[in-house]
Amino acid sequence: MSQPVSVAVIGVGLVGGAFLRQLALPALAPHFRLVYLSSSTRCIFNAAGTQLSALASATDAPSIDALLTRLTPLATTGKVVLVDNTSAQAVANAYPHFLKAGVSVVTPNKKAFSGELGLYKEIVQAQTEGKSRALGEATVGAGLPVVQTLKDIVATGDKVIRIEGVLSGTLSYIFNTFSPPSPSSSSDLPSFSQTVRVAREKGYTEPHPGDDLDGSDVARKLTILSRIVPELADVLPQGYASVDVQSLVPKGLEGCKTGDEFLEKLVAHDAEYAKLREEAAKEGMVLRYVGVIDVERRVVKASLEKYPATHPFATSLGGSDNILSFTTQRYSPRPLLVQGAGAGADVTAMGVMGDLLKLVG
Ligand SMILES: NC(=O)C1=CN([C@@H]2O[C@H](COP(=O)(O)OP(=O)(O)OC[C@H]3O[C@@H](n4cnc5c(N)ncnc54)[C@H](OP(=O)(O)O)[C@@H]3O)[C@@H](O)[C@H]2O)C=CC1
Ligand SMILES: N[C@@H](CC=O)C(=O)O
Ligand code: NA
Repeated sequence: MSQPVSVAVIGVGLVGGAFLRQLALPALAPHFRLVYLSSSTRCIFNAAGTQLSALASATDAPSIDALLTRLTPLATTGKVVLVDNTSAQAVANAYPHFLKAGVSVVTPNKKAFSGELGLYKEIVQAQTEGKSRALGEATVGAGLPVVQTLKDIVATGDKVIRIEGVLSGTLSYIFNTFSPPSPSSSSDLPSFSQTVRVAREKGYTEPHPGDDLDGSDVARKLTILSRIVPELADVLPQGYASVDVQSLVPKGLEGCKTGDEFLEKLVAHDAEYAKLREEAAKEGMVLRYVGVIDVERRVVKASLEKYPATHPFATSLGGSDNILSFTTQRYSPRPLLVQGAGAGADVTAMGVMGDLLKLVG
């Protein structure tokens, strides 16, 4: 067997914890050496190997610069991968430095690939300069094969015409539950705030659920996909902030600092959402939050739409399912479809682990 790959893990929350459990599986563990672990407050480094139980008693404060200094010499003698399981912009901003030092990056964190075009281009450039790669399959559709599928479509000379679908596990769960195609009675249906609360408990939401409800998480995913399509490479200079997006956050709740405060205040707006649901139901429709990338029109947008209760977005989605439809020159008129759970710790960790496995060997 070749030398184990050194793995540095930042973020040991929901996804990070599930990732570490997969890394410890007997079939996988021999290929890797865990050399670094960090939460937002503490970290531990040991080039000979460490484990999660050691982090609780660690006393060092995390520092990206110190980590870069420690990983750089390891990358001159073997493979080193940084696994960023945070949603921190500060960690994302450092990817180019790690990549230039020969350290590959694997992440479910959307920030680096969906922000300012400058950072994205630096990341692309840094990979071509060294032996390192940056992979983010879990940034769109969690463990579903979305990012690699689109890269393969492009790399094999096909032309993308349109990508559309339900790209948020949280918003999928919320509307599949809140606005089902055939409710037994409207009095059995849950309130909007209660549905959001359960989505958070199930581990589908971003650390702050407002980032799902304001559409920015979907906008980030649309940006990540758009940048893979050559015709749209520069269409979103400010990244997700350039996407035409409909926010579902009620006025007055935009500034909530914590997820808890957000959920408490959301209750006061339940009647507004119930009205939207009723109006749709009267027309035989359901509510679904969808994203669209129209390549020819150079349109990238995300919005809450009404669909007939018989439409596949109404009947075939359950739980946190994402569905993505790729219409291309080859896959036309019948599109290539990818569907399945699009959020949750275990399926997201699978996307991260799958990327890490691409770097072994
Ligand atoms: N949940 C899901 O279904 C999916 C999540 N993702 C992405 O996965 C990532 C992680 O999500 P999730 O696990 O749910 O989030 P959590 O909030 O559960 O975990 C985040 C972890 O990151 C740590 N952290 C935060 N900021 C820093 C920092 N600056 N330096 C070091 N560590 C930091 C936190 O430390 P501490 O414990 O000290 O707060 C915590 O360990 C996010 O980018 C999210 O968008 C992607 C696809 C699906
Ligand atoms: N909060 C996100 C998690 C995955 O990216 C979602 O709900 O889709
Ligand atoms: Na994916």
